[in-house]
Amino acid sequence: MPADTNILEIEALCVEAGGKELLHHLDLAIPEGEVHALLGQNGSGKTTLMMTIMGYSGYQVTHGEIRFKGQDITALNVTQRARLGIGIAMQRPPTIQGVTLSKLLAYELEHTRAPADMAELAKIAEIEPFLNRSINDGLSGGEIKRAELAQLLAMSPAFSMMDEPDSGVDIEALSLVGKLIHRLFSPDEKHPVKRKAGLIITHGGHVLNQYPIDKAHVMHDGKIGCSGNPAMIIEAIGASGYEACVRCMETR
Ligand SMILES: Nc1ncnc2c1ncn2[C@@H]1O[C@H](COP(=O)(O)OP(=O)(O)OP(=O)(O)O)[C@@H](O)[C@H]1O
Repeated sequence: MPADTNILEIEALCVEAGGKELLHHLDLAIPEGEVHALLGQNGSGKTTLMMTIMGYSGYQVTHGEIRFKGQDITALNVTQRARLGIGIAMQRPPTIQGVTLSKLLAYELEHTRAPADMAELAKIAEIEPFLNRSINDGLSGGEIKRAELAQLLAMSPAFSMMDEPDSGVDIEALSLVGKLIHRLFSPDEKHPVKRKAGLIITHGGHVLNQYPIDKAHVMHDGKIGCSGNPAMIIEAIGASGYEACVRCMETR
């Protein structure tokens, strides 16, 4: 694959859930080795887009195509997409009673041949205290973020998505989240040539202070209305909220 090939390409994507169209002819391209941010008002469709890329069954693609490394994956299920190298850290992952985090991480490490071991992973993600508890059972918001990132690190996917890794995280824990994100996207034995690619949903943009994001996209009403320099977009939103963004998108 040439160096500047897109790892992810989405074309004219329409998605329905609960009998309602939530994404409307959405286009997005993320080149190999780039990490992009997804911004937008509550309810603009960010999580819907991420869950659809991952292939969750509650989101029905009615039009358009999702391509990963040049392959049309629109009809593939979550497991097939995960095997191709797509991973996600969810905003509100479910509690799974009876399965411990250590058991899940051990399974992932064994099956993905990620360049990490359990003890090291537990130490760097600071998840030792809840390794032997059921997944997400009674974890605080910040602990859930660390557990989710540890799972992504254990899978070491070529393309990682994160839904608000910086929300509800205190200032000190933010720098830990930043460290884990750095490690996640760094080249490693499995992906030795260049850093890995990804997509991160963020509201406050804190993650931008932790990691050099290549490009930001602003979603509005189920579409990407604006894409560009992350710092400039965050500054514009900080100065005048999404109102100016929405006006700009709607007049184009
Ligand atoms: N299964 C569903 N059935 C009906 N509507 C849904 C369903 N899932 C999501 N929606 C609606 O789709 C819209 C987009 O939701 P989504 O969670 O993608 O937004 P978001 O941009 O991630 O929001 P937030 O920033 O608040 O997390 C919302 O209005 C939501 O209520």
